[in-house]
This record gives sequence, structure tokens and C-alpha cells, in this order.
Amino acid sequence: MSRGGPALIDGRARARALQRRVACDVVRLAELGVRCGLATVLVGTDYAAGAYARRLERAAAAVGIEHRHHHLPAHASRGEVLELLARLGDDPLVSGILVLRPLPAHLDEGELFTALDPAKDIEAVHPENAGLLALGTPRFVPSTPASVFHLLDSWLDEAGTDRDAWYRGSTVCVVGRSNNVGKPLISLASARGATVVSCDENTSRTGRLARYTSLGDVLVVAAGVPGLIRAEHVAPGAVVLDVGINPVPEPATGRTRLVGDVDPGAVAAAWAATPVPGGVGPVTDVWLVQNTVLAAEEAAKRR
Ligand SMILES: Nc1nc(=O)c2c([nH]1)NC[C@@H]1CN(c3ccc(C(=O)N[C@@H](CCC(=O)O)C(=O)O)cc3)C=[N+]21
Repeated sequence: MSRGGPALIDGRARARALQRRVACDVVRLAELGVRCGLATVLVGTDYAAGAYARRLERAAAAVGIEHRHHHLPAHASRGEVLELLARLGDDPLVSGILVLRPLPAHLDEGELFTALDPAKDIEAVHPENAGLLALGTPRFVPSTPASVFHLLDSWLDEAGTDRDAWYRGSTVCVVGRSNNVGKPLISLASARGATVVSCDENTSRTGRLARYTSLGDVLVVAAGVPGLIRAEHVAPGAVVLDVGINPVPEPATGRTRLVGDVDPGAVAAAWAATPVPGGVGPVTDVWLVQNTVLAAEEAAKRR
């Protein structure tokens, strides 16, 4: 390569390849009389959540599965949301349910997640599914952390590495410890036999972030802080995966632009890195649809 710098891991191309596979699965299941349906639930008007619901709408259509979006007002009561979740749980045409985040402050996220039918909980937020994932025996792998490892696994395969041996000899550093991304990433890295380092905002606040991130042969950043990771945080030859999608205003044009948690200059000495946009993000919607198809297949086996 003449350009220098790291190889870019193309999330859009990998998302398209995954989408083709899922579309074939949908056809195969339809021939067996199995139908797949995704239900998304949005309470209120969060912009990012609404935008993600529209992405999922397109992802569902692209593989030929049903999608129904349920939009409740921001003041919807706990009882109204629970009633909707129960109805979706009973609906045989719904195989997967996604409750968009963030929820309005008056709703208890944990209570709603626990009310989901675990067999339809395609983001693994129900305690049973979160527990299975932590034990290393997941029913569903949640889409964002799954996408990170899908990109990483496929990158290692294309590079001709013995993936299992490589993970066992490597350190994966995860920045961010959210329930939906950081914690499942720790479980997935552990399941591959990697040495795992977990940092959160306290590591950064107390000035120790670079000390730990520079240990990572893999550095995954899911902090939601634009440009948090700079060159001094990245080990030469590392693979860097950026989960951040931060909207920042462009004063020149008056528009907003998406930037990651990794400063573009940070990865100059890395082996490979995911861009934002076009890295982890595009794989997530296809993965979620794949989980919806998997849920339908499992439900059919039980009947
Ligand atoms: N329960 C729940 N699960 C979520 O996963 C969830 C959520 N709630 N609430 C909203 C956020 C937001 N989110 C995005 C995922 C992918 C892109 C994405 O693919 N972005 C493109 C760029 C799109 C553009 O350029 O506008 C990219 O990264 O290349 C964006 C946003 C998932 N979220």
C-alpha cells in the first residue's frame, strides 16, 4: 500500500456479505413455512433511536422479513409499555423484539427488559440472556459487540492468521463498560481466550488510560467520547475498533457529522482500524435482523 497508515476494515462491504447470507436463510425458512418478524419499540422522540429504527426498517426489507415499528408517546405509562411487550410476546408473527434506547426517565429499563419474552429478546437484555452470554453460552449475541468481533474475526481470517491461537496470545483492551456494549465485549473476548483489560471513565479521569490501552493488541473503544483515543493510547501494530458514533456540528456547513471515539491521527501506527462512519455501525443492523431470523428458526423447532 502506498498510502501508509493502517488498513481500513470495511464495515459496509462486510455488512453486504452478511446480508446476502441472511437473505438466503430467510428464503430457506420461508420454504419450510417459517416466517420472521421484527418488532421495534420506541418510547418518546430520541433522534438517534428514531434514526436507528429507520435503519432497521431498511435492513429488514433488504432480507425480506416483516418489520413493524411501535411508537409510543414520551409520557406512555409503565403499564402501557408492559402491555405492548406482552402483546408482542404473544404474537406468532413477531420473532424478535427490540426496545430502543434511551427510554424516558420515568420508565425502569431493567423492569421492561425483564418483561420481554427471552426467546424474542434479540439484543440479549433480559437477565436470562445477559446471563447466558456472560457464561459463554449465548442464546443471542447482541448486535453491536457481535459486529465488533465479526469485523475482527473476518479481518484475522483474511490476513491468514490462525485466529484461535492469535486470540489466545493476545490482549484485548475494551474502553467503556456499558451493559449493552462494553460488558458483552468483555464476555466475547474472554470466550475467545484473550487476556482482557477493561477500562472505564475512572481509568481516564485518574490519568491511567494510555497505560492500559497501550497493552491492547486489540483496542475496542465504546465510550461515546469524540476523539478520546489519541496516538499515545494505541500500541504499534494494534487492531483498533471504534464503536463511537458521536454527532458533532460542522460550523462551516451548519450540518452535523458523525465522528468516532478514536481520533483519526491515533491509528497511524496501527495494523488495521475501522472507520466511522462505515465501520462497526453498518454491520449492527444486519446482525440484529440475523438474530430475528435465528429466533424464528428456534421458535419453529420448539413447535
Ligand atoms: N436498544 C438499542 N440498541 C441500539 O443498538 C441502539 C439504540 N437502542 N438506540 C439508538 C442507537 C444508535 N444506533 C446506531 C447503530 C448504527 C448506526 C450506523 O450504522 N451508523 C452509520 C452511519 C450512518 C450515517 O452516516 O448517518 C455508520 O456507523 O456507518 C447508527 C446508530 C444503535 N442504537
